[in-house]
Amino acid sequence: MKPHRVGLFLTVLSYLLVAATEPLIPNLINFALGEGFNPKTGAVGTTQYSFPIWMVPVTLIGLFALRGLFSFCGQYLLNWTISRTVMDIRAALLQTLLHADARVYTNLQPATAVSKVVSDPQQVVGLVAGSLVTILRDGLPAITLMGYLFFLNWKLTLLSLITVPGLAFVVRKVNRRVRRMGSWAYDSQLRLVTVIEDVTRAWRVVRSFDAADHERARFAERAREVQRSALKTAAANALAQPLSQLMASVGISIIVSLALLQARQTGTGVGEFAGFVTALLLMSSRLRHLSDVMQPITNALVIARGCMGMLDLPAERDTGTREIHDGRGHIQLEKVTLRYPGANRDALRGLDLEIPAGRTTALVGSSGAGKTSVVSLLLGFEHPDGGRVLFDGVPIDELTKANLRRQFAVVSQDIVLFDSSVADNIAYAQPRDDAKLEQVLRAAALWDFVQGLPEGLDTNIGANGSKLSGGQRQRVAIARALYKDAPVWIFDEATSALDTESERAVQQALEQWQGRKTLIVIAHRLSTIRRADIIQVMADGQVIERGSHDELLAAGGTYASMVQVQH
Ligand SMILES: Nc1ncnc2c1ncn2[C@@H]1O[C@H](COP(=O)(O)OP(=O)(O)OP(=O)(O)O)[C@@H](O)[C@H]1O
Repeated sequence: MKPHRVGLFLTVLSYLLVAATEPLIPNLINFALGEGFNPKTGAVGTTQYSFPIWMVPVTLIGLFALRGLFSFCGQYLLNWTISRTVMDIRAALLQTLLHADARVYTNLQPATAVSKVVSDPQQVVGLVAGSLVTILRDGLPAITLMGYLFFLNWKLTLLSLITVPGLAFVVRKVNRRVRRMGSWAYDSQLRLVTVIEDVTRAWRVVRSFDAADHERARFAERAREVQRSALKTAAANALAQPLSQLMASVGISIIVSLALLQARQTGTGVGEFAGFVTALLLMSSRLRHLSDVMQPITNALVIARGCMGMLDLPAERDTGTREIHDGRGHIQLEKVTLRYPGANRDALRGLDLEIPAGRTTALVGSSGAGKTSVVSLLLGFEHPDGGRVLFDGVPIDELTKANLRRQFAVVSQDIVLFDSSVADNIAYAQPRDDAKLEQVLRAAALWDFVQGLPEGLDTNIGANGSKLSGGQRQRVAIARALYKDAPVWIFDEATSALDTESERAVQQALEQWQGRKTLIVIAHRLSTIRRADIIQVMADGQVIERGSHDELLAAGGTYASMVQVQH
């Protein structure tokens, strides 16, 4: 809330002003009654009142209007501060997500991230702000009452503080339990959220496996855990008040007994004693309200720890400073090794690979050979454990990440599209140019299809392109890659869902860029890559053969047998 401290200060001020008007009202009535019925005798024998009657409604209404205004301002400013703070926290969380290390995403469930970025900050700030209001409303009178108690009898008041350590002990114990139970409730809530994510994301699988009962049971089991943890948290919370009241009652009995004793010995009047006890009880009632603040603050802390934990996610290493402009796309991997965390073998084992600029290089090999890992390295999502990767002769870790990624346009195995129009998906994060859109759509053999759509380029394609066929989704992704004018295009199984005719059309269209772009094609369907300039055959994290289609066929090695199998 610090950046919005002015808002916070004005909120506090407004609440203080509301509180200040409070005693004015009984005071005013007291004055009006006192003075209003007691006329003074004027100089010439006429009766005179100290104020005219019309002043009563004017002052009273004025006072209430003022109070209403302060109260409105207080609430408005509080909500202004809350909403701004929530916005800031969300923005900070998003910023972390946008720059988190690629490996973070292996374990991060989208629904968890949604919950942490969208709902958690609102809850935390709401709970904290609510407590702030209670503190302002009940804390201030408690302080004045305390002052009054000191004024009446400072020795006894000081004595009353002996219960404070006991109270603190109880509160600490209870809080620790609330926090533990709260964390459990928070985590189980997130686990519940992921079931919903699965059910919506994988609805086809759920339906086709007739898995409604299975999902319902999974949900019920996690929901039960949420319910149990919520109940335990509530029980721990409910302990706080009776226990602290018990401690307070101990304190009050000690004080009352001591006060009685003192009164008997010194003969202090009953009036002073009654005054003291009344103020003490009033204060303890205010303090009881204050103890209610602990619960929301503890809950807020639990949630805050959950969502703010995201701020500590490891950020992507981006220490490079150099930039390449007008890159050609000459890539070298020198003795590169890569092992994923938790894996028991290297995904790439001393890989040497050269991809010449302006040519088409195909990467082939069995599943798990390491082809996609090469792409992850090139884009700087993964970092080699050994060896180095050069782009146009520059080690890629010397480049800024933004500049490195500007060199590549990738169509990956899993197509990701946005719930937006065809045009937005293709000109993603770039200015829209309709002529260029037409050019890339024609190249991706999609132009006729888009022309036939009800709103053409502006037609929405649904969540992750769900209104399109598998092949159409791939072609939109291809068009998106072509639209990004990068020196290197990477097609990782980019045409696997296309029929032979569309695939050929895409390949022919790509030929117009031949010599100007470096093309890396990964494909299992060997007919896709037979026209590639160089074919690199990978197995077990290494290149085992390289050459053109004809050369490799003639060599009669792994590639030749792969071709034979596919025929
Ligand atoms: N995030 C990861 N964590 C752990 N291991 C991984 C991870 N990604 C890939 N691997 C492992 O690394 C190896 C190489 O995977 P990679 O995806 O590069 O293979 P590929 O040749 O592209 O396979 P495919 O043709 O099936 O796409 C595999 O053994 C795989 O299990």
